[in-house]
Amino acid sequence: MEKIPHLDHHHHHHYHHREQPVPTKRNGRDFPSDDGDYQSGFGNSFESEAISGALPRGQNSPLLCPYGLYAEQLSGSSFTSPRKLNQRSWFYRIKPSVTHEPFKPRIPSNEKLASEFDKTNSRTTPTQLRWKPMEIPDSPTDFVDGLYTVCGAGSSFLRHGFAIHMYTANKSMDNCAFCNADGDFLIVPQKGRLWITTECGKLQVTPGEIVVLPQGFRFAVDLPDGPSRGYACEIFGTHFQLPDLGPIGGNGLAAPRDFLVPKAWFEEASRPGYTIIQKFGGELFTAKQDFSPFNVVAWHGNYVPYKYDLKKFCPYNTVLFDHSDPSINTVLTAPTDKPGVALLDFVIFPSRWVVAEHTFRPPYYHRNCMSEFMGLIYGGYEAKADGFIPGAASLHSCMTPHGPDTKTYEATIARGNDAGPYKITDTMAFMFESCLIPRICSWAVESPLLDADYYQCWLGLKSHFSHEADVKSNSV
Ligand SMILES: O=C(O)Cc1cc(O)ccc1O
Ligand SMILES: [Fe+2]
Repeated sequence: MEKIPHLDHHHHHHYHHREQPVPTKRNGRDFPSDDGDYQSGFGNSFESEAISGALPRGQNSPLLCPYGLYAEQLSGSSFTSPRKLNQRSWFYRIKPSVTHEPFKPRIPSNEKLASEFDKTNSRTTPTQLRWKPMEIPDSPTDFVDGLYTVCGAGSSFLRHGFAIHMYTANKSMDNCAFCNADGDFLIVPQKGRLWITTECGKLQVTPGEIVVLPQGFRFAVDLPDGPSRGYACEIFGTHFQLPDLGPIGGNGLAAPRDFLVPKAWFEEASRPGYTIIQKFGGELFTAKQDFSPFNVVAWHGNYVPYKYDLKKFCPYNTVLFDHSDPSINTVLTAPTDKPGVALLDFVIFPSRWVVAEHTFRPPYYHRNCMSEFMGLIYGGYEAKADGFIPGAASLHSCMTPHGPDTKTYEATIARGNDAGPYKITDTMAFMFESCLIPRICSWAVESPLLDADYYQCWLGLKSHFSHEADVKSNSV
């Protein structure tokens, strides 16, 4: 009879610090600090083992797994999804996830979370909205307590829709893990690093990077820098893809190899009173267990958490005249069933050269059938001279007029036709754009952070109209 090997030796993982090492020791957990500490690629079939030989070869469910591990599958798509959309991973873990006490409503709950949007929890308005950055609280607040929904559409129950959240927090999650049963999170930290432990391993996410935590993954967020703030969008019923590149060709925008996926990491020690916090239908539930959910010794599959450094994005844009539609800067897109119509596009406005001739270079004045939520990670935004600072947010819903503020317009015209090429530097704005029309959570409409004077930034735009043909035009 085959002998079952046992967990009889300790696991030591050595990370290689090529440049200056960052402090990565905390609670005995060391976090990866450079790209080589991850696997790379988008949509790959990945595999990783923290102890060699822990991953079964040739099959997923051996009668007895190596080292006495349990096999467990996490399905991120229906079993029968077509191959190109089919996502699942296999975990080989010390105890299966099911080994816990019953889920109970969490007390206190988080009343500011929503996964369905209707008249009971949200309002609708076509007006332009802008929120000042939320202050980071003084009272101890972890990532789960500090998460609040700003707006959204559709329903997690019906597997179609999205929610936009923000978070402010100042302390690491303690003896608990979060699991979002409703959808995939795309998190955009604006202040403070996130040390995220997942069932696949650990990720260090710095402002300027993003992280995607797909539906169902258990994860814990540590805040090594303390005060932290950021944005998160959540999508129901689909996953992010890389956009097609069309005539751009085989390269450009976000490159698959720049997406980084963790390597297997596990903890074995018993953890009395450990809590799983499950977000289910926008409500929080907790279940107790006596071990860490980060007990996956080896895994393989294509359903994975990943991070991406926005500075690696290779922008394509106008090289002669006119302003491109912002879709040219799409990092990731979550599709609907309609071709080219996104449930959620994640678009960025990175540092870039601006060279267009005889062109109004900032974003054009616009009304859009899609709805646009924007945030700013650092620097300034091309269309807003004032008021839109890092940590702020704006929402221009379906067909709501928007565009450069008066100061930006006047400065652009004053600069005239001879501006020449210049570089917009040290900036990273982004947009979550959806074909669904968001409702705004009641608290966000009533919030003192809502900038009641936002509309005034456009009121100074005055008529330059004259019946004399072409007085000021500098078009060709
Ligand atoms: O500022 C915005 O509203 C986003 C945006 C940017 C851009 O370059 C063109 C169109 C657009 O909606
Ligand atoms: Fe727009």
